[in-house]
Amino acid sequence: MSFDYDLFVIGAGSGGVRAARFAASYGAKVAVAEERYLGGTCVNVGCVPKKLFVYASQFHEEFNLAKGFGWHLGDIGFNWQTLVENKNKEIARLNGIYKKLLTNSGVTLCEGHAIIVNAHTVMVDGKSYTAKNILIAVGGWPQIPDIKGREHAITSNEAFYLKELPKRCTIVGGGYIAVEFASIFNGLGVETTLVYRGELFLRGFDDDVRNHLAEELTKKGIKLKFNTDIVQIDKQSSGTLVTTFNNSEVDETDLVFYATGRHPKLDNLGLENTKIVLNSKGFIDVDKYYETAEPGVFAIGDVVGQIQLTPVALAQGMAVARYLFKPEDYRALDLTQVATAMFSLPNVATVGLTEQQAIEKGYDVQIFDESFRALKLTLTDCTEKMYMKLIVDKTSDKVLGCHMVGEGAGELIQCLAIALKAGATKKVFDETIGVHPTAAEEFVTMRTPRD
Ligand SMILES: Cc1cc2nc3c(=O)[nH]c(=O)nc-3n(C[C@H](O)[C@H](O)[C@H](O)COP(=O)(O)OP(=O)(O)OC[C@H]3O[C@@H](n4cnc5c(N)ncnc54)[C@H](O)[C@@H]3O)c2cc1C
Ligand SMILES: NC(=O)c1ccc[n+]([C@@H]2O[C@H](COP(=O)([O-])OP(=O)(O)OC[C@H]3O[C@@H](n4cnc5c(N)ncnc54)[C@H](O)[C@@H]3O)[C@@H](O)[C@H]2O)c1
Repeated sequence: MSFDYDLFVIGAGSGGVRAARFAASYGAKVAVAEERYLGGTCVNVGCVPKKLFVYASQFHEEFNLAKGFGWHLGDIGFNWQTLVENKNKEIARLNGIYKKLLTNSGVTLCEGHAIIVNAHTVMVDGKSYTAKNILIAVGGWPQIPDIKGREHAITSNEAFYLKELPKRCTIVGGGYIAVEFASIFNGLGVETTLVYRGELFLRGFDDDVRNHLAEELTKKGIKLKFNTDIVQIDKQSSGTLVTTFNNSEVDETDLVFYATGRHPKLDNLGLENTKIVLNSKGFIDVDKYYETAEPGVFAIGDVVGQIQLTPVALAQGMAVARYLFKPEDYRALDLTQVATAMFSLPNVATVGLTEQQAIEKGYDVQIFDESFRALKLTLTDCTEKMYMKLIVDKTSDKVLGCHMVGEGAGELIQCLAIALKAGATKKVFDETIGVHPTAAEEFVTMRTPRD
């Protein structure tokens, strides 16, 4: 049977573009459908604009620190509209680059919403295309819980395009987006409250890291309200928002921002025309080759809900392209020891197991940790402390996990991830000569385990 394409990819985000380009480079005939924006979440309303906003929010603190080093600053001011306009220009430039990347690799771009008609047919805006294989890379979409007044709240999608910076902001959630945006808004001078329904935010991160970050964010003026949830939002005639909490407390704010997770974007995708099954969390179920229950239909990225990070979607995209079109180069993906960073101020970065996970897995753990004031702060009145922690298996001496809270943690963790992937022991860390004076050298100079 002949088909229009060897591979039809739905979604030109991180995973979809990578899979399409790799497949085309292996000689496959490839098409990609995209309904909204080239580059997907990461480029348009995720990693990239978020990091630009993080940079913007850091300057305020840097200006204050500069005084200790003899700098006198004149009037400082911040213009939100300039930041958003410049960010939009950069995103438009990246959209253009993504288009070129696809077309230069020989991939056909179909702009519009794709619906799967059957295991070998996709319809985009009324036009049908046949394909030997289909790859679903449609990503996710933010969700707001079903509370009264939810229509007055925004999500990260809208946060990148706010017309004005609010004076006060209440962020709901205890994950990456909530914590990153709390830092962004706080850094830009917004009175920021973070509301989280659990005991302590960042579930799944190391407990010492969670506690350390909570202390540092509080020192920076972010109001943390744990064990709290909003039950109702009322908009006042003045435009302000009144939030009622589950403990009956009431607060007033200018913006309510929900960062309560993302669900897979499956609406009107035509999954009912296939044998595809969803797992208990609503993500597409795939086997180890990312093939769904419908033979020839694959799924990668946020829509399979394994680890919702861009580099993971990229790696999955490459794995599928190799599996289908260059099997001799195929190697199974190893999603253990994936490093991750949260670009809060200060950053949190982590690779490997937390102390709690290592204990649960039955390791006899040794903990090395240190909390200290960075050299950069010694001429200033900033009391921020860095935190570094190593989890070591006493029996094999292998380093099981590295965790850090502090400036540059997001940059530093990548190299520690290589060490862990290579199976480094604590002895290897100890025998590595430090780089002085840096904060990073602490990772190779922690000698005495915690009691
Ligand atoms: C605010 C925020 C910050 C983030 N920061 C980071 C970070 O710092 N580091 C990191 O690693 N990850 C970060 N992430 C996560 C990262 O963006 C995602 O993991 C990644 O984009 C997932 O890639 P994907 O290919 O699965 O989907 P996406 O990038 O979401 O791409 C899916 C594409 O499919 C299109 N689409 C959907 N349905 C259809 C259809 N039926 N027809 C046609 N097209 C369709 C969408 O329009 C979209 O362009 C962040 C996410 C958010 C929301
Ligand atoms: N720096 C990064 O790498 C980065 C940054 C942003 C996002 N991301 C990715 O995007 C994903 C989505 O981010 P996110 O922060 O939206 O999700 P998340 O899953 O990290 O956090 C969601 C938070 O919302 C809470 N929550 C869920 N339902 C709720 C409800 N009904 N009421 C109150 N709270 C509720 C959860 O307890 C959790 O704390 C992340 O899991 C991450 O993989 C990564």
